[in-house]
Amino acid sequence: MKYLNWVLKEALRLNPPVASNQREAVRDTVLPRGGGVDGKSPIFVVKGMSVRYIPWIMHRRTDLFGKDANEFRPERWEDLRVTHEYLPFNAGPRICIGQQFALTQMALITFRLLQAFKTIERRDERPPIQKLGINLSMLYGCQVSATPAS
Ligand code: HEM
Repeated sequence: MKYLNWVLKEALRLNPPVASNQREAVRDTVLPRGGGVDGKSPIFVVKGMSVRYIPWIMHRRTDLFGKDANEFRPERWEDLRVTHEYLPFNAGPRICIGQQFALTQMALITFRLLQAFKTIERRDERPPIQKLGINLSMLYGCQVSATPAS
């Protein structure tokens, strides 16, 4: 169960279904970092301005997730502690209210697939290209063949 949870977290890190998001400032405010040549200075955000952030990119930052940030490595979650650098369900007052339900469903479905099939293999010669918009999808879908366990 521990490893399955790591797999789900890692899948949501590299494939965040809400890949891009944005917020509009309801008052003048200052973001503590992100400005200046080195990105370490504060940024002034005037009331009404939209700020877009892209979890797909944030989740692949080597300074936050290590040199192997682009690799699928569930074991990284053994000692990885994250806050706002990991946002598959967003954060703050409008955080996804279905987060725990979604994670439970994902765990159950993965578990049942592993029970029901002895192999699940990719069946597409084309490269697995991600289509990045507000939501993330696979450009050519996800074609697999599955062999029943018995
Ligand atoms: C892997 C599955 C899911 C992901 C990645 C996900 C992601 C998100 C994200 C990123 C937001 C914030 C949107 C924003 O404010 O910009 C959100 C909001 C929300 N999600 Fe999910 N979600 C998932 C599953 C679910 C499920 C299963 C439910 C309901 C059963 C659900 C219900 C909601 C609701 C009602 C909100 C709006 C919350 C609010 O604005 O106060 N989500 N979700």
